[in-house]
Amino acid sequence: MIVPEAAPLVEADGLVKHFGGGKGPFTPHRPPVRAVDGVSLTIRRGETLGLVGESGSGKSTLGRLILRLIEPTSGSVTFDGQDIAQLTKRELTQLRKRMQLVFQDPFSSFNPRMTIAQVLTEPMVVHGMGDRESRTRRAKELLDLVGLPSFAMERYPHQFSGGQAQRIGIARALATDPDLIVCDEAVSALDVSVQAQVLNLLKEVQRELGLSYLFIAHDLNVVRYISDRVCVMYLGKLAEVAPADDISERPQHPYSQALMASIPSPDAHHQLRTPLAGEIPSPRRPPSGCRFHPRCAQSVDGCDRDEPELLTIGHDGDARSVACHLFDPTPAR
Ligand SMILES: Nc1ncnc2c1ncn2[C@@H]1O[C@H](COP(=O)(O)OP(=O)(O)OP(=O)(O)O)[C@@H](O)[C@H]1O
Repeated sequence: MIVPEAAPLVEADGLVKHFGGGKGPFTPHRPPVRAVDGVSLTIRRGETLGLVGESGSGKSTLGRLILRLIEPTSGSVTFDGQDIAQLTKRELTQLRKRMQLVFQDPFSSFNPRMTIAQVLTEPMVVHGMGDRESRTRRAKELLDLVGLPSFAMERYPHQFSGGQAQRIGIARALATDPDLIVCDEAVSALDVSVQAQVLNLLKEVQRELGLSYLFIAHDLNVVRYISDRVCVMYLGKLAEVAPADDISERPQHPYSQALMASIPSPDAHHQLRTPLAGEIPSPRRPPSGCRFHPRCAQSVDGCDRDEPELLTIGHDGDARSVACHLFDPTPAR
């Protein structure tokens, strides 16, 4: 669905989020958790931007910063041309309607005592949309859009399977007619066959409504399937940003290569690369220089000293950005 020249919907610039740190009355000084440590990215209209990385790399924190569910330590987010930190409370409420979140576990985000009709109409009530009759009509349309029958309206969340519940979660996110949905590990808890159905549903909904997704997952296989472009995140920073096909076929950053090599594949070419070894270090004390260097099979002298910049080659739909000293930004002939 990528439209290379499509206008940006979201622009994050130099986002930083540090948690805690400092010295308490009874505790020695502790460095903060550098969950997100200088991330800039663009989500275009109608595109799916994937965000992949191991657990603890800062993906959910970045998603929450973009939705302004948490305040950044520094940096900014622009949504449809508006700096979201500058909005009044009223403007922010208006904006909330346009950006929604789909969680990993839909059950935990539903009130078990609400019928599905109430679950779906609640966001419309909160945002003052329509009257009772039109909200009920829209809830039925949303159920139809996500492939569930209208008799589901009178049932309760526990009467549905995990896949059906996630369809309801998607319908609820669509209730306010958003421009952006952040899907945070939205299919991770589902069986592989159900995962595929929910991913295809997300794609269909996007085709129909033209909305953008920030699709967060630790599973690169899932991310490359649904995304137009993929951001690979490691310890609070972006290691690589590239079109989804390039990430799977020609990953440039050693971390992206290791993630790809960790996916079982019939393609011998992928198996030649070294899969990921060791554990992700603590974001309280990230390694010096390139944060990936202690685990990198290709690290050279200097990788532990200088922090690599995210260098970009190409433009629009072809653009690829890589933060690695080994990356040659000269365009291939
Ligand atoms: N509210 C918080 N207070 C302190 N540390 C936090 C907080 N939220 C997240 N962190 C820490 O920030 C780091 C990044 O967490 P985050 O959840 O963003 O990573 P993630 O890539 O989404 O991983 P996962 O897939 O496990 O959720 C982790 O070390 C986490 O423990």
